[in-house]
Amino acid sequence: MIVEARVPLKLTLFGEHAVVYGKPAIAATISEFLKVRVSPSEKFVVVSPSLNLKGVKVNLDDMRVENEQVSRLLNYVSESLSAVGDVPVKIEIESPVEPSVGLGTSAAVIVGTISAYSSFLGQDLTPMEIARKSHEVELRVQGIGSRMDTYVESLGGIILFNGNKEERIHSDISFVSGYFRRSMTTAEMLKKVKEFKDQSVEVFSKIIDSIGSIVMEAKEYMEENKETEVGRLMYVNHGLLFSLGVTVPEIDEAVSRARYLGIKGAKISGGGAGGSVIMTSDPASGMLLRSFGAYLINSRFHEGGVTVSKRTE
Ligand SMILES: Nc1ncnc2c1ncn2[C@@H]1O[C@H](COP(=O)(O)OP(=O)(O)O)[C@@H](O)[C@H]1O
Ligand SMILES: C[C@@](O)(CCOP(=O)(O)O)CC(=O)O
Ligand SMILES: [Mg+2]
Repeated sequence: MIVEARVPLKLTLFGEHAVVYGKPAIAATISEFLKVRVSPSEKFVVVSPSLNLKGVKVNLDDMRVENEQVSRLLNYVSESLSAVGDVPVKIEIESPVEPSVGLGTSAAVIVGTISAYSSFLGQDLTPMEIARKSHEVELRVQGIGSRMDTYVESLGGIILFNGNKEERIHSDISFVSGYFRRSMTTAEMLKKVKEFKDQSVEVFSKIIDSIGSIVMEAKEYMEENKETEVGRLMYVNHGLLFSLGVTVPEIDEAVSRARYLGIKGAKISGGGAGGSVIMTSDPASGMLLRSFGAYLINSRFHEGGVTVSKRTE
């Protein structure tokens, strides 16, 4: 039997990083899917063509790869497997984007592995059970993080995370987004933001309080389809993320040019240090992103969360 989980990636519309410290955030699943296939195997084998190693250290006697990079890269997968069972299987991961691009690939690997492996073992987990288990795994691997990515990719749709509540939002506003290569992973960016907080608690609190207010205002505008107002708040949110030190010069320039060209809104999406940029739909949005070297993705909202299918070999 082969079990395949199909997980929608996500855009963070507002509130990344602040959500880690209890502030609200809005995330949405999009029409880009990471797939995780589980099949019978004598031992645990992971196949992930989109993962790449920077430099290798190989024991030529048995051609074993000997670097800690591999275990760190596969941590999300291995911790997901351990959270479900210990029956050896083959895991194949097929991603539409490179790893670590601010689109919730870390969460998708977790949600997909837990969904496919638990189903392979005959455990029928609900989307909320998958979300809870996945958040626990992402937190265990990263040491810090919110439930936003794992929950939105398990449950699907546009979701406002506010305290311990999740509220679905309906909006006809559409966005254009693309991703740039990153210099750091989200886990590393989370540690950087925590250092900022530890150094300037008061300033940090005022910044994330402002982001929290932006999110709640943006939620109303999203539901009223007031694109101009949503866009204005995107620029403000981006500016506050700049102040936290999570943006990079070329992306700040792209966002600033977007504003200059009259594009209603633009901001980074996700952990930062490069990664994804989201803009309100405008004929110039795609061209601007491409001119800065971004890889455009299908940002059309996708209503559903993770789905699982089974087939005999
Ligand atoms: N296709 C993949 N196969 C295996 N692991 C992956 C894959 N994509 C992402 N990952 C894991 O997730 C990590 C990236 O997490 P993160 O920086 O949070 O990216 P994102 O912002 O896309 O969620 C990678 O370093 C790797 O450990
Ligand atoms: C920065 C953060 O708010 C979102 C991270 O998104 P991503 O892993 O870069 O797709 C972290 C979190 O919410 O756990
Ligand atoms: Mg991530």
